[in-house]
Amino acid sequence: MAEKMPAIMKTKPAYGAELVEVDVPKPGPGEVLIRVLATSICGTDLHIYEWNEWAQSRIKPPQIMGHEVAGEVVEVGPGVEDLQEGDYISAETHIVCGKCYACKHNRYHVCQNTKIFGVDMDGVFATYAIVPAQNAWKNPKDMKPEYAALQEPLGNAVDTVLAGPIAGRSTLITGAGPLGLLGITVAKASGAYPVIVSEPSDFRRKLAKKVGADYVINPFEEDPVEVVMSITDGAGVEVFLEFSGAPKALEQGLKATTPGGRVSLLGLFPRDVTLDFNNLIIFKALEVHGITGRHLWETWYTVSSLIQSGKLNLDPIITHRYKGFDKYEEAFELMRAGKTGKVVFFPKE
Ligand SMILES: NC(=O)C1=CN([C@@H]2O[C@H](COP(=O)(O)OP(=O)(O)OC[C@H]3O[C@@H](n4cnc5c(N)ncnc54)[C@H](O)[C@@H]3O)[C@@H](O)[C@H]2O)C=CC1
Ligand SMILES: CC(=O)[C@H](N)C(=O)O
Ligand SMILES: [Zn+2]
Ligand SMILES: [Zn+2]
Repeated sequence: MAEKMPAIMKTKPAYGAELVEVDVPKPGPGEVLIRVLATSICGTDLHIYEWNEWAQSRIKPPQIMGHEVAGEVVEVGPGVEDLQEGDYISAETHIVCGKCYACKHNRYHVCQNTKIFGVDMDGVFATYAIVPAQNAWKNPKDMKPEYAALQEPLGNAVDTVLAGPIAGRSTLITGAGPLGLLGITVAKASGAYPVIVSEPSDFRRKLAKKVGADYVINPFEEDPVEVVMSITDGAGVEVFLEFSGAPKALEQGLKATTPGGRVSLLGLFPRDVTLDFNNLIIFKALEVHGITGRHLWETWYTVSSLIQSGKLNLDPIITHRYKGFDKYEEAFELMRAGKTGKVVFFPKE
């Protein structure tokens, strides 16, 4: 095995990142070293790249970026019993404490001491990466590495879409970024109909259609509430899934949801949001869910089975595939410009 490897590293507290050569790490107790087969860019990586306020408050450079991954175990650290060389794994990116009040109630997805790879420690945008054994998820050998790497964000989408009944339900999805696109395919695979998507970007509306959306709306040109009402004969949608983080989309989605309907919110808003709670939520008796991370490990079972069912339409969502990390700047800039779905790197030896 090589002693040095390329890695996309946040080297400085400033915009961007650098492609550097670093030592291949050694797995410590309870850890494994993986050879990275595929790794994809998350919106959080973009925030770290851009060095926004959140990143400035949380990230401590120098640090290898990235957290969505599939890889093969090449070395096992002391005390690891359940994994061996050759295992094909993905990784839950939330390292939970197992000891806090939430963990003791099996609510690991809201562990109050969560640490995240590529955020609070070195990540996976490299040829090799360390994964804590407790975070490893074994994949079936025949799962494509790019699909295996997507399981982490798919888990966010699955928890959003499947937070309540979906089969046969009219559904509005706001935001067709990478996560919204994953949400569309999960909703379609789960029998939602019609799936109506509101997204201002032409490129992403086209992708939404390719992935399976039944109707697409440009919210900057037409009123999504009026369009939803006309599609649903004035009833509004049963299910509203918010994937944009846009305050306006939240308000429109709540207006377009039928009284007694279900609302699941994944998008993160850039600021406090002001809403008419009385008329938009309380008097409509809406069921509202906040969604974060993935349920451990129930969500991973669901995601893995959905991929294996062959019912997810993931290929149109993976718009950019790069061999190696050389073109990482192009990848990040395209993603920043909203000209991508999911971007996947396949590291070279
Ligand atoms: N709760 C959680 O655990 C997690 C939340 N997130 C959040 O989920 C959201 C989606 O993630 P990505 O797809 O990566 O983000 P993204 O920023 O690529 O996608 C958001 C999409 O919303 C669209 N949009 C903007 N204004 C809109 C409007 N008024 N109506 C409808 N669509 C609108 C944008 O054009 C864009 O395509 C982000 O807010 C992200 O921070 C991401 C990961 C985990
Ligand atoms: C922080 C992240 O980006 C991560 N995908 C998550 O699910 O929390
Ligand atoms: Zn992420
Ligand atoms: Zn905990």
